[in-house]
Order: sequence, then C-alpha cells, then structure tokens
Amino acid sequence: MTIFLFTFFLFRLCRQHVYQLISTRGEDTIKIVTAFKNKSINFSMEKGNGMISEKFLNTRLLDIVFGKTYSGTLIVDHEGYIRYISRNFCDFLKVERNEVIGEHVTHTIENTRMHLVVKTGKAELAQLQFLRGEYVIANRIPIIEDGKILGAVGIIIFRDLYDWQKLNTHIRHMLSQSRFLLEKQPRAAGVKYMLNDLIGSSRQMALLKEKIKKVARGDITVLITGESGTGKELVAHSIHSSSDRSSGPFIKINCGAIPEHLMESELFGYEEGSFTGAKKGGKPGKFQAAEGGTIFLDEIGDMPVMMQVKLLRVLQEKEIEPVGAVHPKPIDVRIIAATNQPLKELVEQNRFRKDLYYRINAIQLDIPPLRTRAEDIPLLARHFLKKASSGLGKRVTGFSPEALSALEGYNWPGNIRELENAVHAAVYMASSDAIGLEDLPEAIREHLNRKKESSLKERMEAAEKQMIEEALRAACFDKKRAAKALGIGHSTLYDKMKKLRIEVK
Ligand SMILES: Nc1ncnc2c1ncn2[C@@H]1O[C@H](COP(=O)(O)OP(=O)(O)OP(=O)(O)O)[C@@H](O)[C@H]1O
Repeated sequence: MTIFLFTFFLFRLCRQHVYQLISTRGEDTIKIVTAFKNKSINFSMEKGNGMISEKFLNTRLLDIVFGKTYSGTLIVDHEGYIRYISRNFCDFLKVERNEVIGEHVTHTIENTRMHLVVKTGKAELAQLQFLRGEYVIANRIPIIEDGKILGAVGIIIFRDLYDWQKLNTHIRHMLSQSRFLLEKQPRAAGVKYMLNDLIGSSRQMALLKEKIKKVARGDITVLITGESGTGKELVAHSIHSSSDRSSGPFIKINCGAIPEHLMESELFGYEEGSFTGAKKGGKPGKFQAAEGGTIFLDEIGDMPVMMQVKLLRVLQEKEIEPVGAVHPKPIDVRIIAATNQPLKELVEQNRFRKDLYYRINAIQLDIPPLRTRAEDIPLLARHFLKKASSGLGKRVTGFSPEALSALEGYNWPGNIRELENAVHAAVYMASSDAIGLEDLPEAIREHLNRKKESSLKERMEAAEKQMIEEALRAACFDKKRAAKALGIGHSTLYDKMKKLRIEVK
C-alpha cells in the first residue's frame, strides 16, 4: 500500500510537469497535445520534419518549466541522442550542458534505458535507476506522433541531496518490507521455502523433487546429505511445506553451533528450579516449539554422543524429558536431519552412534554437487540475478555469453551458495545491463584462464605428437632418420616420444 501511494505521488508529480507544458500551447515551437493517458506523450510540431531537433525545442521555455522542480528532465531523439537536458539534471550529474547536448544518452547517463524506450515505444514508469551511487526514480516516456517514435522524455525524481538520501533509505526499507510481507504471508512459522523454490531442471533435480514429494507425505525421519551449500536446508523446508504438517512450525537447530552443556535444555527445555539460574516457570525447548510441525537438525554429525542417546529415545518413544522433569512428555514432531559429513565413517570412528545412524538413515536424500549438474547453472544464475537486481534496485537483466559459459565451466566448491554470492557480487560490479566476464569474482576468472592455458598446452602437445608420428612413419620408424627430418637430436626425440607416449612396435 505504502509503495502504491508513493508511486502514485511520483506519478502525479511527473504529470504536473506535462500539464505545465500543455498550458504553454500557442508557443511557436512545440504544441504538446496529450499526455499520460496512453502512457506516452504525443508531440505535434507545427514546423519541422517530424524529428526532434534543438531548433524545435524551446530550451528557454523548457528551462522555465523544468528548472525549478525537484526532477531532472531529459529529451532524446529517435536514436537516443540528447536534445534537451535540464540544468538541475546537469548539476546532479556534474556535467556541463553544452558538452552533453548532442551526445548519445548512453555516454552520459549510467544505467539509462532511454535508448531502448525509443526503440520499443513503451513507457517505463516509476523505475528505480542507480545513478551516481544513488537510487533515483525514473519515468521514461516515448514521444509518438502518428504512430512514429520521435524520441523520448525522461524524468528522474530527486530533491536536494540530503532529502534524496532520506528518500533513498525509505525506498530501500519499503522494498525490503514488501518482500518480507510477500514472502511471509502464506507461510507458517519458520518456513522460508517451498518445493517451487528449488530451482533446477537437470535429471538429478527432477528425481530429487519426485523423492521429496514421496517422502513428504508421511512422518518418517529423513536424512539429507550433500556438500556444503547444495541446498540441504532448502530441501528440508520443502519437505515440511509439502507435508500435512505444513501449517505447523518449522524449527531449525544447528547442532554444531550450540555449546554441548546447553544442548539438552535448548532441545528439550527445563523445569523451574532445575538448575541455578533457571527461569521461573521453566522454559520450553525447541522440540516443544516444533509441536505439530517439523524439527530440522542441521549438522547432525556434530551432535555430542550423549545427546545422540537422548535423540534416539525421542525417535523411539516419541516423548521428551525436559531437564529436571519427573515424567517424560509426549511429543508430536517430525525429525529431518542433515549433514555434509560422511556419517558412516563417523560411526566407524565411534563418533556417531550406530543405532541412531540406522534409525535416521532409512530414507536418505542425497543432493548432488553443482559441478555434476552444470545444466542447472544458467537457470540458477538467472534466478539469483533477478533476486539480486531487484534487491539492489539495479537493472541488470542478463549475462554476456562469455560470462555464462565461465559460470558453467567453474567447479563451484561452495556449490549453490557460492553461485548465489558470485551473481550478487557481479550485479554490484556490473556497469551495463548484462553481466560481463570482468564483473565475475576473481576465482571464476582465474579458473577460466587456467583452463584456457591448459587447453593451449594440450593442443600444442597434440600437434607435436602428430608431427613426430608423421615423421616416424615417413622414416619407416627409423628414429635416427625421423629425428634428422624433424631437425632435433636423437635423444630429444626419445624424450619427446616418452613424454607424449608415442610407441613404436
Ligand atoms: N536448488 C536451489 N534453487 C535455488 N536456490 C538454492 C537451491 N539450492 C540452494 N539454494 C540456495 O543456496 C543457498 C545455500 O543453500 P542451503 O543453506 O540450503 O545449503 P546447505 O546445503 O544447507 O548448506 P550448509 O551445509 O552449508 O548448511 C541458500 O541461499 C539457498 O536458498
């Protein structure tokens, strides 16, 4: 609602300008006929060839109309060349007007889309634009006469810098609030993701989604395995939100992050007076908080052995024993566990209880590392690009082919988390609407360079091998003659044949 009102306010502000222009009818230069009704401005010129030129723009008049407002105005012609720019816009951009008139808009204004609006003929209203390190609100309206695009008017809204910074903070806050509300509304406590949030079209991902749907139905304990950053937590959320418990809570515990001496009370709660410093009335634990829902035990491999015994009891008896309680309490909670450690090896090293391992391992969902499903990378990268660009209010809409192929060729030791962070950082760095190779993190570019170097080396070796084999054949496999024909010494030929694994029967 707040965003709507805000946008409406900006919209009115721009409309006001256009009406001011309309009221200037009768000037011998431009007659502006209609305004925002069709999301475009129709200019009708009393003189001229239908193209916008300085001759037909009364700069003085436009300065009077636009000069004293809190918005910057720009007019480009049908090719995107600047024909008019208001003084306050020049001040904001820190450019001289006479230097930018006649320049292409892309040379003067970062992240502009005016040159695209004159191509599409479609208005873009109340868009966030990142300009000189700040967000501005931009309205870009094509100028159309008799169905022909003559140019476009761009209006950016700003006040003085201090006011603008306040507005900027306000917008960021509103954006994060609206996202938070949208995401939160349909989901139960603690639930962040649904099955649809699991992006990936590879065969492995399709199988995984099928398995999630199957296991979601019952109450059976599930063990999710996979390298760090592959999406184990996301899968746990998806199981919960696809299950009959989806309206119940989803409680996550990181078993590696809770100090051992606090774990029991954290998980099962405590009764009043059970230890010095215990709260009056006691305190419920995470299991009680998850009643009717799901508890997600992340990094279960890090759970202390003593706690493993207690957890096994919960699984078998479906009851918990809060610290200091006289009687156990029944509990209705589904358990999902996850680990990136080889639990079987931990069992062999007596660091994980065998009975608990068999109890939780009945259904195991293994998430494959990203490097084994490169076909998911473009889809994921575009998903994270959309997320990052809307979060940062920056219009970055795609990847250059080189950048995309570098992402596909990288080995992603940090898996999807690393890809998400890489795309986020690249959106920050991007200076056009497509992420280029130069915007990607150094690790990815270095990996690409190493691959290029090694492929050059491989190709050189292959060519060398071919030449030696040909020389050997031509010399009827007489090595001395072949070496002479190649212009190298006898022993050098031997070394090369050994290195390149060339065998002569
Ligand atoms: N298939 C996917 N589609 C979209 N986003 C994903 C996918 N898998 C993982 N992510 C995102 O990647 C990030 C890491 O995922 P998550 O925390 O679930 O990984 P994890 O395996 O639990 O990691 P760790 O073992 O380090 O705890 C999260 O931001 C998550 O939203």
